[in-house]
Amino acid sequence: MSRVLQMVEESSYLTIAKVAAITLVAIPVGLSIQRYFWRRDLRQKVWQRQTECQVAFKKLNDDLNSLNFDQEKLQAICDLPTSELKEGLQSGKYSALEVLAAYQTKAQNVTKRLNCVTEPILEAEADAKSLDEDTEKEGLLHGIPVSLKENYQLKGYDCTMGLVNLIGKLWEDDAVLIKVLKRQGAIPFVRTNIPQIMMTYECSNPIYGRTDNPFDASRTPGGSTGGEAALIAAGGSLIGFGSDIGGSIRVPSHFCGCYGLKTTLGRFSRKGTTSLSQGQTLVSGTIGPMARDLDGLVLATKAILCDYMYELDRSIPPLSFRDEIFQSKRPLKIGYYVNDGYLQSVPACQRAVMMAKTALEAQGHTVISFDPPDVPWMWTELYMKTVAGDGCRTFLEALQKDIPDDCVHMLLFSSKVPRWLIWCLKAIIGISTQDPVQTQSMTSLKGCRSVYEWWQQAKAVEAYKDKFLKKWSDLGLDGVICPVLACVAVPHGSVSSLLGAGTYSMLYNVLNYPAGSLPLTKVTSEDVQQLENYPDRRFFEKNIKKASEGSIGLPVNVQCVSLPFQEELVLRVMKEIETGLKSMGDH
Ligand SMILES: CCCCCCCC/C=C\CCCCCCCC(=O)NCC(=O)O
Repeated sequence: MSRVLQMVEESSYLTIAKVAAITLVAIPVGLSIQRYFWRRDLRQKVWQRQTECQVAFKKLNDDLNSLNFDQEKLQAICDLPTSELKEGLQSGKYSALEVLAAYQTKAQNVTKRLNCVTEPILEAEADAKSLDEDTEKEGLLHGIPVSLKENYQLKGYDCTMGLVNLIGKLWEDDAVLIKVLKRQGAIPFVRTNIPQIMMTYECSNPIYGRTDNPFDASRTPGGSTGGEAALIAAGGSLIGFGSDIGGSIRVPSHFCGCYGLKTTLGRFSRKGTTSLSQGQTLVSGTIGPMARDLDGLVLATKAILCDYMYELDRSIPPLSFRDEIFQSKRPLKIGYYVNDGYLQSVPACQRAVMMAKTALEAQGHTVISFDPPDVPWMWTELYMKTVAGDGCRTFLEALQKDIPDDCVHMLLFSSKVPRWLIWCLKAIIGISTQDPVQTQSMTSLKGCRSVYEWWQQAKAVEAYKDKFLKKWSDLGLDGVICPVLACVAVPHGSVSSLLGAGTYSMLYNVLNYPAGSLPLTKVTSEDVQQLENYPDRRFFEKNIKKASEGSIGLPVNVQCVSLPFQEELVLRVMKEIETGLKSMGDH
């Protein structure tokens, strides 16, 4: 009897063991199969999207061939500065259709080299034809083709922000800004590439791939409005639009040598632009124009600030473009700095600021030294902790069932590390990076833990704004000039090890000040030689120094800043610098 019982007991142990073993194998196998299928679905979605884009490009090409325009004339149109093209369109010297064909052809050629356009907007041809029938030609942008960052909602198109799951979610209406552009006679003609989730200075995603810098294909054009900057700088567009929550208009403009303007939150309507940060209202993303020349940047700003925008979005204060500020001859007092107290900018960026200073002085303005307060603290405790306020949950959720791009891997990893582990890692990493600010930024990625903490965060941001404004006002400043970033365009894949270089831009997102990015010079061999004296003790410094090797010939911009809602003053400072340089024979 006991033998029988023993056998039953043994067999039930065996059964349990078998079930346990099968479960242990089945669960991971099941999960792997599930994972295999959803990844296969995602890849299929990507493949379908890429095929659709190829078909659209092919259709565009066929349409262009059938129009049979003279190629030399088209190239000559693309070489015109904004003011001449505008005049030519207004006087009827050029038709909207031939200007469109010129830019469609050019953009197609540019994107073959740089992969900066995600897809053409095929409705553009009909828009151009109807503009050519219009005898009034009243719009400020009559017949000018404009390019749009992929996150601008356009009727019948999706905004993926590089997320495969958002492919095919088509918008039923245009963004307010697009409606205004069309009312002003502009023709949206291409959409441009972005980095996945738009939270880095790289420009790549698993749907549309990676965009290269027009000056050096081994480098990034910057992000997140990288496709725009590359296209404009390579001559494929005259005016475009981007968005900026940490430098995404100014940094790509600087990396590619074009013009950009981050506006004050509330100056342009953001209705109809897509972003994962919309629920985060402390350091808000804003939008703005980018252009090949300063006239284009001014024209685009004027065109948007019109009654029609205020009609479409009643939440925007009706503050039209104030020409009296832009054209004023009043002497200005401008502050400048080349070192923000965290990371010194590289010699080329310093030289550009000093060139701007000399140019302003030549124009009769006063330029004095200005030290922005507490920048390292502002970066980790205000900027990072706010933009990652929910502990990156929104970003992580969006990426969770998607294909993460290489450009988000580092941020993805850092934001997944639990808080307790960060404390341990901080000690180890702190020793190796020699930079407590950098290690603190990892904690900041954990965001705020409670509504109480979020309220404290809001208070801290307001207090910092007051402190900064007091310093500015005590000096009686009209504006500030400084680097856009601590370095120039960096190699692909290196951004996450250089993030601290972004404090120069991120500061003005925390403050919500309008800021322009003005191309001034190119890196010289002397600039590179002087890198010998650039510090290299800390992790970011080492990486900035390394990324700056071989940077001769890359563009260098200067950042021009003014107080909230003073976009006209920012543009005036940019104009004064350009005029000053021209008068000195330097531009
Ligand atoms: C992958 C999940 C982690 C996401 C981490 C989010 C928080 C990152 C904190 C700092 C990095 C900031 C880099 C800023 C780059 C410029 C972003 C920008 O201006 N985007 C424009 C826009 O969103 O419209």
